[in-house]
Order: sequence, then structure tokens, then C-alpha cells
Amino acid sequence: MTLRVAVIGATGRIGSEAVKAVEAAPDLELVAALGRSDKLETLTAADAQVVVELTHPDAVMGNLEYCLANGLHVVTGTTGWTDERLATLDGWLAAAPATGVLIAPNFSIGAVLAMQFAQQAAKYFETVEVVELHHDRKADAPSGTATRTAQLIAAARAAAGLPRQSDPTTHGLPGARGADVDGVPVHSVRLRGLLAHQEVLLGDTGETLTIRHDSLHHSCFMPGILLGVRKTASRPGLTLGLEHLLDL
Ligand SMILES: NC(=O)C1=CN([C@@H]2O[C@H](COP(=O)(O)OP(=O)(O)OC[C@H]3O[C@@H](n4cnc5c(N)ncnc54)[C@H](OP(=O)(O)O)[C@@H]3O)[C@@H](O)[C@H]2O)C=CC1
Ligand SMILES: O=C(O)C1=N[C@H](C(=O)O)C[C@H](O)C1
Repeated sequence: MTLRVAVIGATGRIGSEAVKAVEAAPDLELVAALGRSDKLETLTAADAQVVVELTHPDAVMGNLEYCLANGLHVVTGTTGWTDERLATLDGWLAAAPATGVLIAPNFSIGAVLAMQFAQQAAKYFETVEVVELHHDRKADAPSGTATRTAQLIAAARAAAGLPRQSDPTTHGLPGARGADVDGVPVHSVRLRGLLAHQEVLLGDTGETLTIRHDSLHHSCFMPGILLGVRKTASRPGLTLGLEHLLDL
């Protein structure tokens, strides 16, 4: 049976690729492709079952509220998630218990693996920092991937009983040490010509380990999006991270 799929953010960099990927999938039918000015009612009028949401941190909450109020499953890669936003989403999901939502900070398999490797390595190195590098049109910093990576690293360190990293800096300019995400410094570079890249730098006495991932084209996100579309309708509630859908 084909799944009826809609894309919100269809004119965007990743959304336009998602439209093509859904159209090319034999088991999926693209029933709506919404840009910024299209009404969300189009989704219900088109009888969509799964909505792929790839817009902007300012738009994602309104889009999810509408989808959950109308029993539409959602796969979103939009960034800007905070604990407060996740709590709000939990409330909407409680009122729509049959509905599934996948939030994937990154849909690329390489990025998901890099996050897992960083999490695995975290307890063996006393110091760790994250550097993320993106194109110069990106609205959010740090990136959703870097934020999630730092959270996973911090949780792994805490579980292993490691203390928060100390910072010896006593003199410097504001921001020079990056953003503090759960005690992990995260540095954001924005540069024309780049797409999405990340390095996790881990260091201890006499050695360093660098875990680097590069997204070179938006096509790298498509297998993850399609996997999410196929699985989320049968996973009620919130799935946070593509890793839960992969056999890792
Ligand atoms: N999880 C993942 O693997 C990935 C996630 N992303 C994330 O996806 C999101 C979109 O990225 P990207 O495609 O580069 O962004 P773009 O700016 O290229 O596209 C955004 C899309 O959303 C629409 N949009 C923007 N602002 C609003 C708004 N306030 N209300 C309604 N619609 C809006 C745009 O419409 P219009 O064209 O009219 O402006 C456009 O269709 C970002 O949060 C990004 O971080 C990106 C790549 C991978
Ligand atoms: O804006 C982007 O381009 C990307 N956004 C996501 C993020 O913030 O982590 C995923 C990927 O890095 C591309």
C-alpha cells in the first residue's frame, strides 16, 4: 500500500530534495508540497498520512501543532529544539496517542554514526570540543546536530562519573570559547561554499582523536528521510534521533 506523503518547506534547500526523493519512491505518493505561503489546511485536504517538515525554527512548532491536532504523522529535521519545545510537543502527543513524530537532528547515516562514535569515545578523554561548519545561510547556531552531539557526549561523561570539563581561560573575548552545551564547548563556523560538516575533537595526555563528518550534497539526507517516512506511521509517540530506526 502506498503512503500518502506531504512536504512542508518544499521550496527550501533540503525540502526541494525531499520532494524529488518522495516522488521517486515507488511506495510513496507525494500528495502536497507546501511553501511558506501555503495554508496548512492543504495537508488535510490532500489526505496526507505522513508530513515531512523541513522549514525553520520559527515555523516548526505551528506546523507540528496543526499536524498533531489532525492526526498526521510527522518526520521533521528542522532545528531549534529546546527542552521547553519538547515538553510542549509531549503535551500535543499526549492528546494524539496514535500519532508518530520523528525528530532527526541529522538524517545522514554518516552523521548519525559520527554522533554514536563520539558518544562511545567520550568517557575515555578528559577534554572534548565540537566544531560545526555550515553554509552562510544557516539561521541557527549551534547546529541541531552539534547540540545533540554535545548532549550525548555530556550524558556519556556523566554516566561514567567524569566531572564537567574545567576551562582555564582567565583572559579572552566573549564567545572565544564557543557555546556551552551541557558543559561541552561548541564552535560554529559559517562559510559560503560549505554545506554541513562537523568535527568532534577529543584529547587526553599525549593523544587526540578527531571524528569528522562531511555532508557534501543534500542527497545524503534522503535515505534517512525516506526511512523515517516509512517507519514513523507505525511508531506512535516521539522518536528522537534517526539511530532508533537503524540497525546499529
Ligand atoms: N535534520 C537534517 O538532516 C537536516 C536539517 N536541516 C534543517 O532543515 C531546516 C531547513 O533548512 P534549509 O532547507 O537549508 O532552509 P531553507 O531556508 O532553504 O528552506 C526553508 C523552507 O521553509 C520555508 N520557511 C522558512 N521560514 C518559514 C516560516 N517562518 N514559515 C513557514 N515556512 C518557512 C521556506 O520558504 P521560502 O522559500 O518561501 O522562504 C523554505 O521552503 C533548517 O532548520 C535546517 O537546519 C537541513 C538539512 C538537513
Ligand atoms: O542547516 C543545515 O544545512 C543543516 N542543519 C542540520 C543541523 O543543524 O544540524 C543538519 C545538517 O547539519 C544540515
